[in-house]
Amino acid sequence: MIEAAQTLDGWYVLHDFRSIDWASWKLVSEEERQAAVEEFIKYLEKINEADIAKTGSHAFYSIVGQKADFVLMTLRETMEELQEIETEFNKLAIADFTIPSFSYVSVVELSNYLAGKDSDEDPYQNPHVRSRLYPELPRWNHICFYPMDKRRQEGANWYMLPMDERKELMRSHGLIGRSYAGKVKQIISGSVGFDDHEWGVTLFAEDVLQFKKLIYEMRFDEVSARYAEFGAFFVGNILDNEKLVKLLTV
Ligand code: VOV
Repeated sequence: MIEAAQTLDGWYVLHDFRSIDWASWKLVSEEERQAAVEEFIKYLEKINEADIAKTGSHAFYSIVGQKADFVLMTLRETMEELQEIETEFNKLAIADFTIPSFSYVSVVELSNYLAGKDSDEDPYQNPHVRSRLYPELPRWNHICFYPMDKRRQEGANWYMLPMDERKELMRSHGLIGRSYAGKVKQIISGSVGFDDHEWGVTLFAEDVLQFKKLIYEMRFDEVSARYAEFGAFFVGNILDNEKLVKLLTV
């Protein structure tokens, strides 16, 4: 039997993409708009309390193009907390002027392809592993998100490859990735059984062009060239309170 990769699983992740219903937002009175924005900012400040307490993390970005206007990515210890965050948003006044455009549910995942030799140490106690499973999301200028699968077709079935071959292929993937250290930070979250694709790929960069360079380079690497399939791509710019107010000013 083909050996499955072992995974370490960290915080649960919700990517919640919303579009603004500009036509109805423009009809709202100035005071009502201001109150809705203030309430939205308070909600975001509450979300940030988990970042401060290190019981979760979040990223808030505008999205360029027509697929959405913004994304709130939240990481929490439980799936229940993610749902609370989603429901709480839906109860805000601003939610009446947004349209859900896409969402993605997953869990931060590390596989054992490049893990060192087996040891008795509990990986969940290893500080380096913990920093990757329970990451503090960077406040970098740009985000890029897309879901992906590994192919299961004749002649290119990732799930029929022996473990050793997959390890070798992942080694090359890891080497390309590492050459972007400091330029692109990746969060890979597994979504088998949770959502429509197998992984969510979330990338952060200060220079947006680094996404294109990294993803293009990986297209030529066998793991991606032969075995990867991709869903929709989203790219965006960081939002802080000031930028959010500007975005919602009409
Ligand atoms: C930004 C750089 C970067 C770096 C350093 C990096 C490294 C690594 C390592 C070392 C490992 C394996 C161990 C682990 O950590 O799990 C992975 C794992 C994975 N990756 Fe990766 N990846 C990067 C970046 C990176 C990108 C840009 C993509 C999208 C692919 C593309 O073509 O668009 C990707 C995908 C994945 C996936 C889907 C997995 C899980 C595969 C599985 O079958 O389980 N990844 N990745």
